[in-house]
Amino acid sequence: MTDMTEGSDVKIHPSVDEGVKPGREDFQGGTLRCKCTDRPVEVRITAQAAHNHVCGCTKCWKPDGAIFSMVAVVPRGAVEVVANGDKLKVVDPNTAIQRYACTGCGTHMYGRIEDKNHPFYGLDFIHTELSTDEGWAAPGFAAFVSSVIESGVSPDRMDGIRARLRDLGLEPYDALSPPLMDAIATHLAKRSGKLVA
Ligand SMILES: N[C@@H](CCC(=O)N[C@@H](CS)C(=O)NCC(=O)O)C(=O)O
Ligand SMILES: [Zn+2]
Ligand SMILES: [Zn+2]
Repeated sequence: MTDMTEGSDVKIHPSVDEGVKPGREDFQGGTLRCKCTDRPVEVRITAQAAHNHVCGCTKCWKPDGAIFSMVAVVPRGAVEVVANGDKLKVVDPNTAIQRYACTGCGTHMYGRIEDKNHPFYGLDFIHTELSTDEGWAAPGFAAFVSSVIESGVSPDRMDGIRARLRDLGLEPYDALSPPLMDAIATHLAKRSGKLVA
């Protein structure tokens, strides 16, 4: 039998573990800051975030102890490194999303897609929890949930993790959400000519 105590004992990510806080309609962005006490990297975002979600994949940056990342997108034109950008380095140049991390503390500050044919080209990936500004769009679903096993989470815990995600209103998917998967497939079908562009 599962009771409420057991459910909320499952830790997902510090930004959602106490409940998902709604964003503000009129919010226009804020500044992301890495964890360094000396010369922190700062990235100014001049837009509200879209498609915020928690991600269980092994590539996305997670705060200490969290099994999920929380990640959203903004137009790449809305992202500007405003302090200590010399500390940034791409984590893995072979991934579609080039994740710029601070070499001091390891925090990923933004992820960028350089392939113009990629369905998400033009969007940068950010972690809004790195900002103290209030009003960022709330996460709306959970992506790549099964992938947490690849980080060492026991498969026995998956029922509890999916139940907790549902309690939080973060519907779990093992890839992206259906609307985003449809958007990717549409982009690919238009490129291949199966659908009229
Ligand atoms: N099971 C893999 C999934 C990795 C994956 O495909 N991540 C998604 C969600 S962030 C993605 O779009 N990755 C593209 C990239 O990392 O460039 C893992 O956990 O490493
Ligand atoms: Zn840092
Ligand atoms: Zn991810």
